[in-house]
Amino acid sequence: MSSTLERQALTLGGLPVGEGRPAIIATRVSLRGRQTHEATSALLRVSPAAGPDGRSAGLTPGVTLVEPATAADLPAIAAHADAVVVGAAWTRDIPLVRAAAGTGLPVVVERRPGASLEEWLGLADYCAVEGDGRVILCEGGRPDLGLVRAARTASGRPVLVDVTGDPELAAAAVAAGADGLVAGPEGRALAEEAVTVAGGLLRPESPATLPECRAAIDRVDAALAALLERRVELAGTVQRIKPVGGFAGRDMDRERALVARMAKRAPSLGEPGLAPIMNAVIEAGLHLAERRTAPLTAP
Ligand SMILES: O=C(O)C(=O)C[C@]1(C(=O)O)C=C[C@@H](O)C=C1
Repeated sequence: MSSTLERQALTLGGLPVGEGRPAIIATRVSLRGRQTHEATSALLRVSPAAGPDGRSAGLTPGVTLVEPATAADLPAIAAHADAVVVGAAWTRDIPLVRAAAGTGLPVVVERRPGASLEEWLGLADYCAVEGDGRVILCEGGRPDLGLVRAARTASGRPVLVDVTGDPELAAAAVAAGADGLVAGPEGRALAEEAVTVAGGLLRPESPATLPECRAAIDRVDAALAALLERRVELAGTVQRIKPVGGFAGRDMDRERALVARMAKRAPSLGEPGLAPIMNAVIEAGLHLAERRTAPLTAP
């Protein structure tokens, strides 16, 4: 098992993986099940319309991971993909694993269903030795998010979670510490939302530059906005339930108590800092509730 505990970040097609914000991987292409090598070439063909960077026209823009069917696919993958995938279905095909690791690309090592942490990390170490050391782990299928955490801690290698089969798991994967999500084109919007909102809420960041700081603030604000939206809806429901709702039924003891509770989670602001913020939030909710219940006036 790996004993490398230092965090190892790397880049996939220019996208940093393993530091800060979780990366979103657009596409995992599998060449398994294709009938002929010609089909493989067609998929990975560089068309005359491809950009100056020579990206393959057959692949979705963005970072692309490609799983070979056979060793014959590897030259085309090495030419056009951002990383080669050692697929969960054939992690015990050592000659193919070795050839994939030798392409010179970063290697994405998937966990065989049922494989132990030791087996998974052992295969990753093998790929690192057979390749140039750039190895990323990937948990997919019905992902075991506890194992994702354990793999990150024990190996120091970045860990992706493939949520293509269940994009609703994206937020849970971000919460579990995934360094990236493989989402597929259909799951991309959910993955972006998870990285922004769940990331803003649960993943502390240490940005160093002004743009990085602002991007991190944008994620925190996204989480705040989602919570404010939920809060005004709940406060609106309370106004309908209370015998006297709205500004007329204002309960200052309740407001002071909630500010005091919040101050335990926001000690830097404390009660003096939080009180005016929560007063504004509460009043915005009350105004909205009154607007929503106001009878329509004739034009
Ligand atoms: O808890 C209530 O009684 C509410 O009406 C909700 C709420 C709030 O938004 O949290 C709003 C007004 C009250 O003064 C106290 C709290």
